[in-house]
Amino acid sequence: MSERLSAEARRQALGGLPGWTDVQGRDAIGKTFVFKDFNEAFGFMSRAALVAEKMDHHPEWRNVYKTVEVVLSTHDAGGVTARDIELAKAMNAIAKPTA
Ligand SMILES: C[C@H](O)[C@H](O)[C@H]1CNC2=NC(N)=NC(=O)C2=N1
Repeated sequence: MSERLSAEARRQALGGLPGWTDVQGRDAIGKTFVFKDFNEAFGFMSRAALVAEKMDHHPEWRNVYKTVEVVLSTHDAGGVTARDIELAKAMNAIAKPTA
């Protein structure tokens, strides 16, 4: 099982993760993704869901039209671990337009 990242490891990891920040009031990281429309937003969620299921590591998220708010935390560890960083990286890659 993953262990919570040290403050320094976490700061370093967030430095390489555009858009991700500490969530206020709890041990978690978050990002708000804004897409062109609902189709793009839900496409992102579908692809991210497949990655999450494969990792057995699942996001807390909320979708309103073209916006997807994501919060990542490792519940089993009570905080942010390498698994959250890994999923955050995958989400950034999925959200990035390839064209
Ligand atoms: C039993 C199962 O492996 C665990 O409950 C997994 C599933 N997905 C999970 N997702 C997240 N974000 N944190 C967890 O601790 C977690 N635990």
